[in-house]
Amino acid sequence: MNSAISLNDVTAGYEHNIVFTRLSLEIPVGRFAGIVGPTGCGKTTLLKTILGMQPIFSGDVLLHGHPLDKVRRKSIGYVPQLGSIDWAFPVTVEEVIMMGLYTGKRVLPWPSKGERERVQDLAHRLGIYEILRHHIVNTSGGQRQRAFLARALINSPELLVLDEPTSGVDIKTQHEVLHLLGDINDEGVTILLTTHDLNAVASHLPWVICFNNGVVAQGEPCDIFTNEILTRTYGGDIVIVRHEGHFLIANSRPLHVMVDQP
Ligand SMILES: Nc1ncnc2c1ncn2[C@@H]1O[C@H](COP(=O)(O)OP(=O)(O)OP(=O)(O)O)[C@@H](O)[C@H]1O
Repeated sequence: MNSAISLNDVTAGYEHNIVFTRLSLEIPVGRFAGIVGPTGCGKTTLLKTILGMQPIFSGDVLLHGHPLDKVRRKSIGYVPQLGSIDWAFPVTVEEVIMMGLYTGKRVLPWPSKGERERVQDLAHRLGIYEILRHHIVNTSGGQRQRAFLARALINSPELLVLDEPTSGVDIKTQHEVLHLLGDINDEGVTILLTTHDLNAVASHLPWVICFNNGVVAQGEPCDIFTNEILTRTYGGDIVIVRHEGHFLIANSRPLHVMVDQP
């Protein structure tokens, strides 16, 4: 198996907070996988560890068989959680996409004609061509996701890592983003994303990793979306309704809503 990502016995986290211990995980080249798990279980920390944005305490991480310091930065595209971005920064959609070019050594301090054309092609493909000159602050959540996706794709990466790429957008946009990612994966790009949405996102992915400070289980959604595995991942009792190959996953605990009595 050719691995796009290999974690071998990795212990990582923060100074006073080890998030996972002796984690081993292989993501083969060409896989389209989603990581699911409760808030604070370490999904973002795992992505940052894979990308070398997070120091590791022990173990090693290899991308396409190479240690992180030997990996060509342009071979990896990363879309961070958009909630962590300062939208007041005065940039246009086009400038956001071009920022993807400024990794590693550059011969020119400005984009070449070919790079500009590539920005325009990507913007066409992602449906944001008409808003290339708009200030990013004046765009919708779905348009921002696409702008950052274009930024991550500008160097034609072999590996695309996305932190919650479908959060904060409506279900139609979620579906469109997933569809786009499916097309990009069909072109040979390995994709690893995180999501909180089991029903509209994770259940449509070819491969899902249930995570809670470590890998609880992984596989195709139809195999791993079981009451037992989801309860081990999330705690509490989970109900799964299956109908003609579709899932509906819910928490079985009744929701107590406080209603003011007249
Ligand atoms: N900079 C930091 N310093 C110390 N601890 C941190 C830091 N960032 C995150 N943590 C802690 O590390 C743990 C894992 O956080 P992480 O953000 O990886 O979880 P997550 O699964 O991505 O959560 P969410 O689904 O809410 O985005 C949490 O306990 C969190 O409080």
